[in-house]
Amino acid sequence: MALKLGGWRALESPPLPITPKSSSSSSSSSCLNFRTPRPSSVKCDYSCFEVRDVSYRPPGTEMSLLKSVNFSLPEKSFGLIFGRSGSGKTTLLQLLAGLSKPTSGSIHIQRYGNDGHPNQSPEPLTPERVGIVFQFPERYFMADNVLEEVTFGWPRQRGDLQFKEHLALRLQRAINWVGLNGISLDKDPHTLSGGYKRRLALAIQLVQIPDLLILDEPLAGLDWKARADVVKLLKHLKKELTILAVSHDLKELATLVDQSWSMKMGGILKEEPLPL
Ligand SMILES: Nc1ncnc2c1ncn2[C@@H]1O[C@H](COP(=O)(O)OP(=O)(O)OP(=O)(O)O)[C@@H](O)[C@H]1O
Repeated sequence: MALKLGGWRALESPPLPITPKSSSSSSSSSCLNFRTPRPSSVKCDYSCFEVRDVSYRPPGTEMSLLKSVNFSLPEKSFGLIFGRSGSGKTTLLQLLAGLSKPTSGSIHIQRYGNDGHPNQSPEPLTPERVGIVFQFPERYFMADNVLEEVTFGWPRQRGDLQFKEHLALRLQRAINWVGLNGISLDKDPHTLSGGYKRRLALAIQLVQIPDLLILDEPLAGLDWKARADVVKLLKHLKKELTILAVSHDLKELATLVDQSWSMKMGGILKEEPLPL
């Protein structure tokens, strides 16, 4: 089906090239942290998402849920946080997505130059730069069809044609990116298979091309086929995006993971290999 948004037609194909906001080249390498030198094989500028000494105590409580959390995630890499239920993983993701504010510490993007040193001031990681897919995202679907689900929350005021075309192109790209292009945009999202619901939830976040894509338990509740499907899709997305996931499904995600951390009870994060 051709995309129709507010009565105007968008392009049908071919898929658009993906151009992430960050222009530097890939580094599946590591910028582990300020103190760790970059491997000599990496010759170009690169960025890292950096969390420095972040602690969090919910307002009105005395208990710290996160204690001096530190980590760095290089762009276009896949980071995985694992740990016991109730240790604070989701709380950390919420801070990264800007849904709550750290009690102390900072979360920012740092660019590094050829010499491995910061080459500009760190930029705050604002919520607009982050896409988050919550656990069981399909439970929050609101619309009667796929198109409305993806465009839900878009500005409704009458923009000029150029602006609408811009949005339509982004929509088309997101749909293609997650492999939803074979699905009618008229379809009720609630009737999609489990795997396709996850694709849709990802497409909603990808319209904005987030600098950081956060996934809370991306495989939870899916059957084996849908799980394999989502892993394959994430492998594809990883080529263009920086992804941070929280999951208990370590074996299935292991082939994607560049860096991993364990969240200990009490909100203490440690870099650790996956316990496979
Ligand atoms: N606003 C809040 N006030 C007080 N305690 C909270 C608040 N939000 C979360 N908690 C508690 O903080 C702890 C960490 O919760 P969080 O959801 O981050 O854990 P988690 O590691 O993601 O767990 P799971 O794997 O089960 O999702 C839990 O004990 C939770 O009950």
